[in-house]
Amino acid sequence: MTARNTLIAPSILASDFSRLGEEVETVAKAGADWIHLDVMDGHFVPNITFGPPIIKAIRDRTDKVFDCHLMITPADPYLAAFADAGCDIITVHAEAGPHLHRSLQTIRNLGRKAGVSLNPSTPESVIEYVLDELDLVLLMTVNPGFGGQAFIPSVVEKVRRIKAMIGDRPIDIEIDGGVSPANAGALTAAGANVLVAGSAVFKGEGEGAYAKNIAAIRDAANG
Ligand SMILES: O=C(CO)[C@H](O)[C@H](O)COP(=O)(O)O
Repeated sequence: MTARNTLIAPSILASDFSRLGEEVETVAKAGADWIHLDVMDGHFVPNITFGPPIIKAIRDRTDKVFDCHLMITPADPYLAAFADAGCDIITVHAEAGPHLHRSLQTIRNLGRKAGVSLNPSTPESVIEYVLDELDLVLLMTVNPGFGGQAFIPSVVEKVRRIKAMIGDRPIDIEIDGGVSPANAGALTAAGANVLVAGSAVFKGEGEGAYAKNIAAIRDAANG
């Protein structure tokens, strides 16, 4: 069996927002590989979170990769602001439109890595003609908008299909929604190499608890 080296990206959506900077530092020290930032607009998804000023305010709390998941439409008018705020990876939704190829090119032209996210019901065929513009595919295993939802297992088959579709291209496959030690192994066996986790990481008190939670997901993923 090939050794896996899964990256864990805690979603700060599940953190204590009243101590956001501290939470980012704590989870980084606890072993997070990336920091996942869920940006919601109350339009593309039925919830509102935060935008570039908040991301900028926490950017100097860690040098970990800032992995920004935009659940907003339109996204294009805001891409430069998210790049300026310090996001290293910027992911837009295929369903958010209107011109996915243009959005991905814009992100790369800003010097950032470009990702596309697919909702659970969106078929993998939507990325067939943008594979060469992509650094990351983010597959939602819940309907986007809220943390703490139940994992949708039918997406595991989509992970397998996307892994086959991308072939040798250096494209990360990231999973988001209801990720826990119970499903991490199946996801990485299917081809995922980055796992986002919110409620499975931000539980218990502080660095020790978060480190234990991250290690449990990582062990299950790499097992
Ligand atoms: O994008 C998201 C919701 O739209 C969150 O990142 C995701 O749900 C993670 O939270 P949890 O691990 O608690 O499911």
